Amino acid sequence: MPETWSAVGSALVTFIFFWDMFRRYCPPGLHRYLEKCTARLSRFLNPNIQVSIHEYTGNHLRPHEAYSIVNAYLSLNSIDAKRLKAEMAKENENKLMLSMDEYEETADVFNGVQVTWTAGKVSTPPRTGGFSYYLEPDRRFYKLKFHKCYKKMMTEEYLEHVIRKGREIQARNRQRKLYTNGHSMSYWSHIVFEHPAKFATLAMEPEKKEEIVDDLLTFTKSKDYYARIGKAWKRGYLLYGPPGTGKSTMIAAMANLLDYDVYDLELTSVKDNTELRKLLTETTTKSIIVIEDIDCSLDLTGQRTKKEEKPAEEKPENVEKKSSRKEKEESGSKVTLSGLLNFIDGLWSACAGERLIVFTTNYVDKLDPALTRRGRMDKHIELSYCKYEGFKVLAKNYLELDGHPLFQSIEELIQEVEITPADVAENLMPKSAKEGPEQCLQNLICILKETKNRKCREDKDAETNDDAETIKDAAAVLDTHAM
Ligand SMILES: Nc1ncnc2c1ncn2[C@@H]1O[C@H](COP(=O)(O)OP(=O)(O)OP(=O)(O)O)[C@@H](O)[C@H]1O
Ligand SMILES: [Mg+2]
Repeated sequence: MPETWSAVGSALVTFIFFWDMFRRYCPPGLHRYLEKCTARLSRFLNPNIQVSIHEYTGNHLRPHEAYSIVNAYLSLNSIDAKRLKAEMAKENENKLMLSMDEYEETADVFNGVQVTWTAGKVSTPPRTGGFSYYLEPDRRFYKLKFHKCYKKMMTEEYLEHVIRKGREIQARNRQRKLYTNGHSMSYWSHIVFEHPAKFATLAMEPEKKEEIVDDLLTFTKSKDYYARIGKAWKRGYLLYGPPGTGKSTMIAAMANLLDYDVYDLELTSVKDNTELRKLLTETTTKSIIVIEDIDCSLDLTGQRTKKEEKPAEEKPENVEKKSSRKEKEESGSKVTLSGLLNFIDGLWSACAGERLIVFTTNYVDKLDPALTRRGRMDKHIELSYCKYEGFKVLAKNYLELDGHPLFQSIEELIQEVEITPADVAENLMPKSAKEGPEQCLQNLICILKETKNRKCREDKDAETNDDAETIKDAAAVLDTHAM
């Protein structure tokens, strides 16, 4: 045995010696030719094909989307890898995502064919020439290896399967975001969207609620339908009604139902149509673009507002909204109605489908018909004062009550008064630990009675004023005749 080892050792030393001699003194042409032959031979002998997916692409080290998708796919499929690493998921800052550590290998099976995934890393050499604070990241990659006879299946079907599954995992991990364009900002900033609103807790007639939920779910499943009829995959909703009737709450419920991001577009902060176009083209698919209080954000009525007399509604809650239009005028926003309409209907809307556009307003009559016509705002939803059905939902939400002897009085009173769900909700909320459900219902009854009495008084005053006006007019007529 020792003789065999020494023979192998001396053969190896002789080979290395001659190889070194050959490399040094062989003419370069012959050297290249031999290298090519060796590569060809190894390709011929190696039955596998390799596909590399790098973390960054190009000279500017742009993150490569395919890498993060494969990373997500392997986070669930690298079960047999022994060394795993945990990183915060890019899509969710509260979630750890496991993936294979560098130089680890795992197998996957697709249609009965086994493939191998290897994780690797190319360390970036330190920069030469000059000092730099900037450290380039290591370039990680995944290598997929499979037998060459499955090339077609792997490059077409398997990679498609990896992308689809990886995207699904990313979508499951992802936290929804609320994007806003703040004051004079020509870009979106975002926070995690965690609004608890649900359709189940929204106070409105059950049939109406069901109709809206059906409409939304049908929309999300209609990709092929929209493609067939040649229409961009988007839908416009106009939510209108008095303040505190649940327009903003419904938008949050829509986002939660469909798992969409929300882009809250503050038109008064948008400088001009060019900036509006930029912001809108940056929105992503599966999102709701919201413009709240559209009547206050844009001079929708053009000349008409100037001719109109002072608007009848001068409620305090509207003063704030009006001031935002004033702000817009002061800040010099030049977004026009036609600009907005062009973007709703324009080519950008077809770029990334599955988008809802939601406008809200307190005064639907003030809106230009061009904005609200079907096709732009496909569904008009009125959110109105709280009725008995709505009250029952709120009583369940706030007091966990399905029924109570006081419900009957509330049912009678609520038919006669105009009270918003926001006001009902506020009165149903216990104000101290001592306040039980009965006390809260009593509070609501008090408010309903007060509102009813106030309304009676106002109606009476209005009647008296009308009578006084009539008497005045009659007196004026008599005076004229007497003269
Ligand atoms: N229909 C509703 N169902 C459940 N809660 C509601 C409803 N409407 C209002 N609320 C409650 O009242 C609060 C205010 O409602 P919301 O902000 O959605 O009203 P809004 O219609 O958007 O008002 P505004 O026109 O002033 O923007 C919400 O936080 C919610 O708790
Ligand atoms: Mg609102």
